[in-house]
Amino acid sequence: MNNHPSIVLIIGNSRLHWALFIDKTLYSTGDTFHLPESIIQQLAQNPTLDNWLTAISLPTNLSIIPDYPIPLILASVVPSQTALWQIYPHLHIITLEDVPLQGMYPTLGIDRALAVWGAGKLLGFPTLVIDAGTALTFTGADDNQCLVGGAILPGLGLQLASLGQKTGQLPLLETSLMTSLPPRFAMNTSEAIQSGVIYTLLSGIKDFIEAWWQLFPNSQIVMTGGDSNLLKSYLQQQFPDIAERLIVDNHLIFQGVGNIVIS
Ligand SMILES: Nc1ncnc2c1ncn2[C@@H]1O[C@H](COP(=O)(O)OP(=O)(O)O)[C@@H](O)[C@H]1O
Ligand SMILES: CC(C)(COP(=O)(O)O)[C@@H](O)C(=O)NCCC(=O)O
Ligand SMILES: [K+]
Repeated sequence: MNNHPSIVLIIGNSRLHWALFIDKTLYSTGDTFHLPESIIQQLAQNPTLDNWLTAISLPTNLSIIPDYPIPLILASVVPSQTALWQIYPHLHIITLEDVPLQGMYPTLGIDRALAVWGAGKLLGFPTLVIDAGTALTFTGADDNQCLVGGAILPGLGLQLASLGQKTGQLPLLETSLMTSLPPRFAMNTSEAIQSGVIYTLLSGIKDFIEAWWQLFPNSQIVMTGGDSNLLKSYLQQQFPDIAERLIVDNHLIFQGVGNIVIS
């Protein structure tokens, strides 16, 4: 094969994560919100690269845009969203069976399996992935490329949203407005929420990392997901020794896909 494009779509609970592959090479990436059904129908009826690039605004400077139907490779942790794409004519849905990781349990999220596989292939096993998305997940694999397990908790945005939405007096804070660490003992509501959420999250992340290093002292640790840059910068301020050994890679899951599915 040469110069054959495919679109990869990872459906998360907040956003869609896109990649354009040319053969096995990751060519460009982007994120969008969940798309309206009308756009999905248009793409299904006219699945050319030109249409794809317009619909999801992926950057390219390809000299030749092929006009044949483009395969869509999809991995999703949102079944209602997966259902919308079933009408696409050249669809490959990635399942756990496509991931060569050993010892997976049947309900493991495909995003976690792909990310930890991608991390191991890119940086070596053992490896621990911290995915700071809607949920924040830890997913580890050992030297035998076998799942060790992990943990799931509400992510930064979800913690803030739950306080904003499930209380009578607390404002809904946006992560996009956060930059530096808040005062630990805060004297206003916004900073008090930030302090509570951020310092407990950072301590929790540190504790999981240290527990992982007790098991696998030389393991790489990779952080990915929408809040990874923000959390890395907070960790640099709060726990610089830990942050120094932490790699941020926002394309981890695509590394996993490129490695196993695209032939
Ligand atoms: N441009 C953006 N739009 C929306 N969320 C963003 C953006 N940039 C960073 N985020 C953060 O990304 C988090 C969601 O992470 P993401 O990896 O997109 O989730 P998922 O994979 O679960 O859909 C949110 O908590 C939010 O704080
Ligand atoms: C934990 C998750 C909700 C994370 O999803 P995300 O935050 O990336 O949208 C997803 O990986 C999932 O639904 N997992 C299934 C349960 C499990 O992994 O054990
Ligand atoms: K994710």
